[in-house]
Parts: sequence; structure tokens; C-alpha cells
Amino acid sequence: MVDKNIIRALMVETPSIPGNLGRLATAIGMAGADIGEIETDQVGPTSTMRKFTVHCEDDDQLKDVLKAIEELGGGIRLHAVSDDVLRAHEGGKIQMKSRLDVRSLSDLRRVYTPGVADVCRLIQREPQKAQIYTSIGNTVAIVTDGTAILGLGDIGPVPGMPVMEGKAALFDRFAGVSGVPILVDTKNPDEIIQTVKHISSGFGGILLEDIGSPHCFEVEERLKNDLQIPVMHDDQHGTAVVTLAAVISACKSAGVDLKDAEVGQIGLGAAGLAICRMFMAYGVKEVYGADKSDMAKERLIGYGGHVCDSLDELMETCDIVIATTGVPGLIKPEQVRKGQVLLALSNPKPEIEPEEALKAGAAYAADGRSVNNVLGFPGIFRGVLNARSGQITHPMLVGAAEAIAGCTKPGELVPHPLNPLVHEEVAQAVEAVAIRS
Ligand SMILES: NC(=O)c1ccc[n+]([C@@H]2O[C@H](COP(=O)([O-])OP(=O)(O)OC[C@H]3O[C@@H](n4cnc5c(N)ncnc54)[C@H](O)[C@@H]3O)[C@@H](O)[C@H]2O)c1
Ligand SMILES: O=C(O)C[C@H](O)C(=O)O
Ligand SMILES: [Mg+2]
Repeated sequence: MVDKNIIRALMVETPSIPGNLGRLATAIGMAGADIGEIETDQVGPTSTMRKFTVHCEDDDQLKDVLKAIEELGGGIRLHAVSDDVLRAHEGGKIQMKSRLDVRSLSDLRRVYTPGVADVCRLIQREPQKAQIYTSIGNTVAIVTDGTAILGLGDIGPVPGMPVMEGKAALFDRFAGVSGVPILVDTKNPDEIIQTVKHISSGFGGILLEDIGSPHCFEVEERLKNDLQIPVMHDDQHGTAVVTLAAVISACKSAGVDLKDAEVGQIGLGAAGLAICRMFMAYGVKEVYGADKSDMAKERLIGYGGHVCDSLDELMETCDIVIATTGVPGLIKPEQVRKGQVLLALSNPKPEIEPEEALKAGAAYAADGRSVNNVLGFPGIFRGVLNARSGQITHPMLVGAAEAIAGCTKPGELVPHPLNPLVHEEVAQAVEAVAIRS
């Protein structure tokens, strides 16, 4: 299925005559849309009401779908069109809930005052007891300044909140970690750092998310140095871990030694530079990069990478190409080399659709929906929090990448994020490295 960004739920009534459902599905498909789920809502004596989830490329395609259904006739009627994604966001996606029931007066005294005062005094005397008697050790701040929200760019922290809530939902679902979005209303690195430092005592870790480059590098570096709790910029290291895992799997399937491969990175921002650094630290000898910004290229040279002057040059030179530019359709099919591994990771739209890249001769291709840092960050934080480690180190990240690659089925690049084993394996690998060091 090609990436389609418009998702709508259509309520359609069809008379109970064999073949009607097929006619309807054909009409939707012929108008170019994909059908997701079909749910039966009501079965009446003469007709059935069903909800079709359809995925369209754009508004025009959606209009074509609606017109095609309306033109079917024979009693088939479109009753309603609703935006399911928007509806799912009504009221937000997360909430803070009490783990204890407060029903009786004695519950109240135990959970709150006067009982709670003794716990406060205990923590005052022995601060490390906060790890046992509060939620701090299981809570991670998800901090953004809104400057690089997905590939949408500098849209601000409040418009970025749905992404942060999404990350919190994934933390909860995959690792039992409480993620708390923190929206910082400044782009000034000093102010971001001060804000995070001032709130850090309430958290077991800090996940920096969608903070743009180059200020993300300074923000992460200084917070890592100054705080005693783990700090990780997801777009840098979470992405680098998952990318390394995907490339390890591709090389294993192709029988190629990754360390001898020529790896090319298009876009040397937060994600791209970290991917280059990860590959170099893993032992890949030749890492090439391209970016429209000279500063970004200089940064790669500073870390020992090679710069390509054009996209064409990089595509010609490299066996493995990764793109994180935020520019949909940047890579043209005619630039794809036969047998290449191509990971176009920009969300919400990739630099080249995997289907297009495979058609143009790529041996393996994937986009940012499958090769996504959701496979890394929940387990990485579960592992460091379990180990009560104060930092996330390079060996822990390599351990995480190898754990993801170890869960990947032959012929695939990464495992499915809904496979709970992946997150457990990542957590265990990270915890094991943390405890050893
Ligand atoms: N799949 C994942 O897990 C994942 C994780 C992180 C980021 N991403 C995606 O990667 C993209 C970039 O994110 P980021 O946080 O690194 O942003 P960023 O702004 O830090 O970096 C983007 C870089 O791309 C460069 N660039 C832009 N247009 C270019 C062009 N035409 N040619 C060459 N270089 C160009 C910019 O100069 C910049 O250095 C986003 O779309 C984001 O969604 C995906
Ligand atoms: O949030 C995602 O889907 C991945 C990543 O963090 C991104 O910024 O695109
Ligand atoms: Mg991100």
C-alpha cells in the first residue's frame, strides 16, 4: 500500500443483495483509494450498514471515492463521512491516573494527608528512597521546543503536542513507562537547558523529541553532562539504533559485511548526523553524507565522514543509502542503483516510496513508518530505568540495535513494533550492558 495520508470512515448502507459489498469495494478501489478495516455496524431486515475505513492520497481522490459510491445506485447509500484520526485525538490521547483507589476515609489518610507526610520525611532523610516511594523512577519527560516536528518543521510546541502524546502512548503501551510531554516555549538552547534542569528532579529520564538541528546537539550534550539521569534525543539516537538494526538485517540477508559497505546519508540534521556517527562507531569504514547546508557537511567531516557534493554523486557511490531530509519525493527512481539498500525515513512522507525504489531496482527499501524509532526508545528507557543507570551509552545503543536485528524475521528489515518481544529484548539488552558497565 502506497503511503496515503487522508484517512476517513465512510458509513455506507447496502441492500442485502449478494454482490453489493463487492460492487462497493470495487468502486472505492477503482477510484484509487485503499480500504483498511470494514466493520458491520447494523444488520437490518433489508439492508446492512457498514463502516469502511479508506485511505486516500489527497482531497481530490477522496472526492472521487465519494462520487463513485454515490453513482453506484441500486439502493447503495453513503450516510456519513468522518475523520477518524481527528476523532481519535478528541480530548487528547493520554491522561494521568491514580494507581490507588481512594474510596474510604482510611484510603484518603493513607494516600494523602496525614499519612503522606511520613513518606515525605523519609525521602527528605534518604533521598534515594524516592526511587521506591514515588513514580519518579518510572517517569520520563518528553521534551520538545517544537522546532522539528516530524518532517513538518518548526511548527511550534503546541502544534507538536499530538506527536508528544503519541510518544507517551507508545512508552506506556510498549514499556510501561510514564511519559509526560513537556512543551518548552523557547528556541534558545540556554533557556531549554535551564528549563529541563529545573524540572529534572521529577523524572527518571529525559527524552528530547523533535528539537531541530543544530541547537539539538548542544542541548543534548550539555544536559547529558549536567544531569545525573539518562538523557537521549530520540531523533538522533533512537533513529540511529533502528537504522543500524535495519541495515544489519539487510546485510545479513544479502551476505554482505556491513563494515566494508559504502554507506550514504542524505540529510545531516539531528537524525542524519547521529546515523553517520553510529555507523562509523560500529566500524563502517566509508560513510558519505550530503546536505544542502554547508555547516551540516562540516559537522560530518569533523566526525570523520566524507561529503558528497550532490545527491547524484551519493546515490552513485553508495551501496546503502539512508535519507532523513523531511523532503518528500527527493530521490527520483532514475537515481536508484540496482541492488541498493534504500531507507527513506522522513515522516510523514518519505524521500521515495519503498514500492517505487524496489521497482527501480533497489534490493531492499523501507520508509519511516516501518524503520521508526518506536522500535527503540521504549525499550531503551525501560532498560536504563530498570538498571537505574544515570546515562545511555554507545554500547547500550549498539546492544539495542542488535536486539532489534535479532528479533527480525528473515527477509524483513525490522520487526513489527506491535511484537512485544522486541521491546522486551531491547530493554534486556540495554539493562545487561548498563549493569556490566
Ligand atoms: N523514521 C524515524 O524514526 C525518524 C526519526 C527521526 C527523524 N525522522 C525524520 O527525518 C526527517 C528529519 O528529521 P531531523 O530531526 O533530522 O530534522 P533536521 O531538521 O534536524 O534535519 C534535516 C536535515 O536535512 C537537510 N535537508 C533538507 N532538505 C534537503 C535537501 N533537499 N537536500 C539535502 N539535505 C536537505 C537539512 O539541511 C537538515 O540538515 C523528518 O522528516 C523526520 O520525520 C524519522
Ligand atoms: O515520530 C516518529 O514517527 C519518528 C520520529 O521521531 C520523527 O520525528 O519522525
Ligand atoms: Mg521525532
